[in-house]
Amino acid sequence: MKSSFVVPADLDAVQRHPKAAKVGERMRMHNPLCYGCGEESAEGLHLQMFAGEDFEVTATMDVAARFEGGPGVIHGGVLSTAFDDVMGMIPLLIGPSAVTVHLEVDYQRPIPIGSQLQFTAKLLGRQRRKIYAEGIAHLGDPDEPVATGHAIFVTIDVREHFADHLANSRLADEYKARMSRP
Ligand SMILES: CCCCCCCCCCCCCC(=O)SCCNC(=O)CCNC(=O)[C@H](O)C(C)(C)COP(=O)(O)OP(=O)(O)OC[C@H]1O[C@@H](n2cnc3c(N)ncnc32)[C@H](O)[C@@H]1OP(=O)(O)O
Repeated sequence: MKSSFVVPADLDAVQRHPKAAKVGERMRMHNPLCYGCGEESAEGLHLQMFAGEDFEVTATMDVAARFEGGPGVIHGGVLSTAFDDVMGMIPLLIGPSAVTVHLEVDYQRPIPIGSQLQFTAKLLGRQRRKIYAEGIAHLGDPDEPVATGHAIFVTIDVREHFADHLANSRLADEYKARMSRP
C-alpha cells in the first residue's frame, strides 16, 4: 500500500541555513526533555540524529524492551513518535522552528525488540510556512525499508507558540529565562 501524501508543485526555493549542523555532525536536541531525542527523558526513545548532505538527516534508535507492542516487536505508536522527531529535524537544516501538523506512517515489516533502527529523512519541499518531509526506517539496508513516514511541519514563532505552556515543563525556569532574552 503506497502513501497518498501529496507535495505541491509550486515550491519555494530553500537553502541550507549557515548555522545548521555540518554534514556528519550530531544535531543538538531541541529540548533535553523531548520524548524522542532528549537525553534527560528517562523513558524516551533517545534518538541520535546526524546532519546529512543537502537537506537530509540520519538517526539511530535502539529498540529497547520498553518499546514492545506486539510480542517481541516495536509498538506502532513508538515508531510514529520516532518518525515525528527524525523528520522534525529537517526544518532545522533550513532554519525555522516548526511543529508537526500532519504525520503518516506506512508499516512494512515487523521490527524486533533488541534491533537497532536506522532512519534517513529528507526534505521534499517548502511552500510558505509548510515544510514537507519523508523518512524511511531500516535495519541496516536502506534498500529494504521496514517503514516509511511522511510529514508536514509548519513554521512557528517559538516564543509565541510555547508562551502559555512553558510553566508545564520540568525545565520551566530555564525556558522562561531563555525566552525572555532579547
Ligand atoms: C527554546 C527552544 C525550543 C525549541 C523548540 C523547537 C520546536 C521543535 C519541536 C519538534 C518536536 C517534534 C514535532 C512535534 O511533535 S510538534 C507537536 C505536535 N504538533 C503540534 O502541537 C502543533 C499543533 N498545531 C498548531 O499549533 C497550529 O496548527 C499551528 C501553530 C502549527 C499552525 O496554526 P496557524 O494558525 O499558525 O497557521 P495555519 O492554520 O494558517 O496553517 C499554516 C499553513 O499550514 C497549513 N496546515 C495547517 N495544518 C495542516 C495540516 N494538518 N495538513 C496540511 N496543511 C496544514 C495551512 O493550510 C496553512 O497553509 P498555507 O497558508 O500555506 O496554505
